[in-house]
Amino acid sequence: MATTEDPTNPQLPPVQALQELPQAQQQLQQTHSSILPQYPEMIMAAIEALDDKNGSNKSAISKQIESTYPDLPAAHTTLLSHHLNKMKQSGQLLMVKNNYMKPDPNAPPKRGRGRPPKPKAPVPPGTVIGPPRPRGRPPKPRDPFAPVASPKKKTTSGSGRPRGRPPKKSNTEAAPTSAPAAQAKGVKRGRGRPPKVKVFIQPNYLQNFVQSTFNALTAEKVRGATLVVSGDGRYYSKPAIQIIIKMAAANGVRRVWVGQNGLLSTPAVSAVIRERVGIDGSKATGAFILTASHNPGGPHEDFGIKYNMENGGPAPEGITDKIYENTKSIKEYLIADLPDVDISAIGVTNFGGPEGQFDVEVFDSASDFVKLMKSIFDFESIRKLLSCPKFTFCYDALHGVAGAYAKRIFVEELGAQESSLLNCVPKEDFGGGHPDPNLTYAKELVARMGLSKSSSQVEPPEFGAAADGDADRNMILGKRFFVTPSDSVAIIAANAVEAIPYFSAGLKGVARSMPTSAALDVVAKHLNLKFFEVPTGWKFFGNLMDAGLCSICGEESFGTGSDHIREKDGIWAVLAWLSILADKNKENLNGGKLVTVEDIVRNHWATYGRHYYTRYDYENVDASAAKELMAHLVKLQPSLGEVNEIVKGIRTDVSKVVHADEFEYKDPVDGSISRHQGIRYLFEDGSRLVFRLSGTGSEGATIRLYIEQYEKDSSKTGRDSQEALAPLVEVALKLSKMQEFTGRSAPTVIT
Ligand SMILES: O=P(O)(O)OC[C@H]1O[C@H](O)[C@H](O)[C@@H](O)[C@@H]1O
Repeated sequence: MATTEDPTNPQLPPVQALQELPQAQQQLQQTHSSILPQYPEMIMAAIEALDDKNGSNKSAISKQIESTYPDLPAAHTTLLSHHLNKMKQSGQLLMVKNNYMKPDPNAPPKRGRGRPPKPKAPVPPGTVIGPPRPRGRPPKPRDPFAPVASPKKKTTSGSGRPRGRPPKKSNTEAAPTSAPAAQAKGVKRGRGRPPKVKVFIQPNYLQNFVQSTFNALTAEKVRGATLVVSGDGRYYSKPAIQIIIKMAAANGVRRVWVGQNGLLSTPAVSAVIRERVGIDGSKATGAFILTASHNPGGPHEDFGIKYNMENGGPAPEGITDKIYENTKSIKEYLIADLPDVDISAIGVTNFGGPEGQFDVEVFDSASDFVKLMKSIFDFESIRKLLSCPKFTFCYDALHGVAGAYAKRIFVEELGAQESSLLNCVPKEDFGGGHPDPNLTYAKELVARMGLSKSSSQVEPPEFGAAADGDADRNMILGKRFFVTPSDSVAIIAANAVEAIPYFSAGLKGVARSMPTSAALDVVAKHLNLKFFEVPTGWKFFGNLMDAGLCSICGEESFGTGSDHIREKDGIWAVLAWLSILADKNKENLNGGKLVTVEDIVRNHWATYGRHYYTRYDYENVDASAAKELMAHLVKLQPSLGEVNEIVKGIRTDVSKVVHADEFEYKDPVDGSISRHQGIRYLFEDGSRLVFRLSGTGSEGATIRLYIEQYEKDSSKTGRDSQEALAPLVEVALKLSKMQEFTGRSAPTVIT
């Protein structure tokens, strides 16, 4: 299957309108420079208005400015401190006992030349003071795209992981500087294939998005906050992390947490936000995740950035809308002139600045996630399964970030052989491959599992799985057997209470995206569980989970997860399957035949019936042709009589269409309504045809056609799915006039 995208990637404004950094940006200006006076002017006016003969302290000046100008930038306090400092240094202001005042014009001239000596400012307890700022012209902002120094290896204790509190690194002063991000015309926000690296590295492109994000957040989510910055390790992540760190410092963030080498999977970021407590008791309020999901990486490939909120899930539409609006009008961003941080070594780097401390903590990328997984699954029973010689296992990380977790979890914690790991060294270009876990791109695994023509004679492993670049997707395989993602989530839900300790008290509810097959619905009905059908996109599950309505959810697009975090979780899905296998095999690990992946799936079909399922993708179709096809299908919908006449004219052996609509979703938690989420034709026997335009296709439009047929008779659940679905496929193609509209006689990809 050839999908493209990362839908959670906000698209950024075109860069041609953005300016280069000026050579020496000396004056810090506020974002709303066109509306507000300059800071020095506002400060002088505030001191005058306060009119205190002993001068006024920073907080009084700040309040005075806030009461005069309601529309101050989010970085107001940083900007104020910076300018007060500068004005003090230049002699424009005097500081006496923490109070700022104008110098007395009648005071006798100072002896000697140059600027007056600095009065000593009291330092708050615990502040780490950096080296004195050098005299003269302030330093030039660094080249934001300068290559990062090659990482120095740090010696660690024998275990490979350093113990105890991470060491402190050097102290350096953090002085915010700013640079203009000239008027930029925004482009369509939202889902879509992320831009190429070459777009991202254009001057100010990344900075525009990052500052627009800071400006879209409420002040308490930025000022004094802890933020996570990391990603799937793709090309350009390292320079991007350095830029974001410096911008975070200038925007008043208190500390930044970075996974070692900048690596954190998307699910691990979610776990870190929700679970990690810093050495000083701090919790993160959000994260910049650098990834383009399952799209290729490298200098000529894709890059992406997304923001997650303090619940660990993707930013909601309200925030992404604001970010988008900001990217259109942003004129300036804040960046501190700090040295690069060595993100290869675990430890804390302290920077003292005008605002106090700013820290960057580099931490082990896997430990928080491993801890969370151990609290969910019974590692001991999985360990027994993996150490049973009859049970063979293979995991393919496709050179994505999952490799960093696979080694720790499957090998170190669960005792799998090192040789069971394929492509588990994260690479900036994913080894030149397409890190998308499906039958098309996970070639090596598919061959090893005996599912391709190039499979060798060697007996395939019992269980195989793969992940995408940022490790939130998964593909589950048995020996010569493919588990559809729709079946996978249904099977996990059906077995969770018995096999996974986290769910032992029962499931709160289950949910799937609309085009995902109804296999999960049948399980929900059987087990009397709350059930939700949401539009495509993981964010729709987040609300349900936050409200305690849903425990397990999944999508046909290789995403499965639970309420342990607010992202889909590729490694979690594998551990869920291993738990089910361990549970089903607990009596026969020492003798007898193993219950296989295929057995589990076939037994499931025998109990609940089978949803034959396939997806046809028509990629890079002319966008207007795709729209016309969709409009044609919508136009047909009101007259079911006419639809059924057409259907019967095509095939007499399919059942009757009983309902046709465009899927619309009312979020039961916040009441928001999402319309036009796909065209559905529902048949009397439970079959479905769904037509959707991909929100993530690369060029032109991608039409996705989902075809599903329910078979309850257990004697008929073993057929080949393409063969079983052939009549419905014919109806779908002719009813939609696929060839007429698109000129295509066959889909690009069949899953
Ligand atoms: O079908 P598309 O619009 O291309 O998107 C399919 C998928 O894209 C991403 O992986 C999202 O995280 C999923 O939630 C979504 O199901």
